[in-house]
Amino acid sequence: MSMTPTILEFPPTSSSAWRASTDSIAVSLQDVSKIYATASGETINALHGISLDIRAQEFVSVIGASGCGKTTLLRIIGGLETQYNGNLLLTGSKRSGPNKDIGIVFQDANLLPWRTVLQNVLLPAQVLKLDRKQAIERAFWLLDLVGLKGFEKKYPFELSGGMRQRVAIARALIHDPSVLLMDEPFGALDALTREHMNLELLKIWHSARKTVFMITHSISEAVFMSDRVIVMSPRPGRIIADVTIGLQRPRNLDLLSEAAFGDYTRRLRHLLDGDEKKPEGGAGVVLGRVQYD
Ligand SMILES: Nc1ncnc2c1ncn2[C@@H]1O[C@H](COP(=O)(O)OP(=O)(O)OP(=O)(O)O)[C@@H](O)[C@H]1O
Repeated sequence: MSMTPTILEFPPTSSSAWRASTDSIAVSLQDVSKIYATASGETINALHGISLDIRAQEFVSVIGASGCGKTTLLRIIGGLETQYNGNLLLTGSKRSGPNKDIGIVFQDANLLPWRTVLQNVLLPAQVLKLDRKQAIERAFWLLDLVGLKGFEKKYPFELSGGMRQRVAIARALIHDPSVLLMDEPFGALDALTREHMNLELLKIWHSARKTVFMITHSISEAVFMSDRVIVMSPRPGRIIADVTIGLQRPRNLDLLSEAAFGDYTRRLRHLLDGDEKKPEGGAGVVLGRVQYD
């Protein structure tokens, strides 16, 4: 089987005002592989030969079967996993270990129950010893941005799941990182709240101008949110496709019923299922230029 990922490029249709990504590379993974050694002496080949460039301010999602190494990849980018082969470059410099220029949101908001919303958001600023007055100002701005103005003094138990996750997003952005990593951030939410959070996150992404790398199990969420969707093979995780999503921005929920949206989700599902066929008679049959290996 070819190791080169399928590249699908579609004509860019984004309006210039919403074209967030720049030409500079924010995150570069070069031939990254990861083998876990378990306590029983068994080895687990989690990732193999991952090479990926993410442009500054780009929104990139990754999809793949359970256990294919998505979280491992995110942990490597986030500096939480330092034992791996290959290179990680963040804004051009080789990195290993925790990085202040990254914010991470996990599936569970993990708020400290004894701290208020404001105090939770301020936690990384305290750990990083940032100027308190500026951090408080920024926390208020972020809580406004995530739609939680007026909730500063509430405690986590007084919030819904979606609100708690919005606090987690504000907390991840308090130190103004340029890269936001999200591991199934809305996986625990009901479908309606999830759609709402998708819209909120797009607004936040646009206002805060971050590079976003998001893991999701939802193909439609990946298409709706992203500039590109990375498709991974089952373990050991490899990149099998890198699909540019050329849908107009700004995006709203009407997009979900558009034909082009359905075409993307169908194609990604086929790639995940491994039944993407090479078109007979050359490339370019669906939605513009399509290049197959
Ligand atoms: N600390 C660890 N020690 C040993 N094996 C691990 C460790 N962490 C992950 N693995 C294994 O590595 C593989 C990839 O795990 P990972 O969590 O990255 O996958 P994933 O794609 O994020 O899965 P999911 O979609 O279910 O969250 C899995 O087989 C998992 O069991």
